[in-house]
Amino acid sequence: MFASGEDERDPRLQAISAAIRVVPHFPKPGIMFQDITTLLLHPKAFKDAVDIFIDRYRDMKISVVAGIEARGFIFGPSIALAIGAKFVPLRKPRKLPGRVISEEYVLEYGTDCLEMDVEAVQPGERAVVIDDLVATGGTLCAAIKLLERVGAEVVECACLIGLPELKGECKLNGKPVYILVEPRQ
Ligand SMILES: O=P(O)(O)OC[C@H]1O[C@H](OP(=O)(O)OP(=O)(O)O)[C@H](O)[C@@H]1O
Ligand SMILES: Nc1ncnc2[nH]cnc12
Repeated sequence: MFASGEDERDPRLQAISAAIRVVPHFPKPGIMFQDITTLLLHPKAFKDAVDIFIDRYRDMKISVVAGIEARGFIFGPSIALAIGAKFVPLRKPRKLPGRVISEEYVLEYGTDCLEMDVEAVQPGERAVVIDDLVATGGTLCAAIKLLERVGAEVVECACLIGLPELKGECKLNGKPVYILVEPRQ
């Protein structure tokens, strides 16, 4: 679901959207790259984005905020600290030193993989997955599977940007995806 659908008048969303740079043909021809690094240069818009997520999740009994490497690491820890949850990094292969579980997922070309420390999350914990952007949803699906394999309940996924590839479905593996803004062209 889109945050903008809940309150069209929320002026914070417009400023957040405006602060995200769109870079045509990066990293390859035809891709309109949504660059959240420019949002980070605007402390008010950056904080507003984090605050919207904090307000949404603070009373949902969430004990795990799982952030997806790399850009989920930018937003996840602040949200986790504010709501009193732990932050669990979901990393690309061979980065975590402990015992891990892995989930492969399909990209436009080839595959990639996410890993999670098996001891980071306990059965029954309530989790939110954070990333900057959802396109095909493959990355978020892998994250949901990792958390469910250790017995966590994934309450929702949250992203700043949702690409039209989602086709308005806004659900992944039956889980809702909360999205702040649509991409600018
Ligand atoms: O919905 P999907 O089609 O799975 O795509 C979304 C993912 O793509 C981007 O990460 P990327 O794989 O480029 O990795 P990076 O953040 O490490 O550059 C983005 O940050 C998401 O994690
Ligand atoms: N258009 C896009 N911009 C930024 N990150 C992405 N990941 C997948 N598609 C993307």
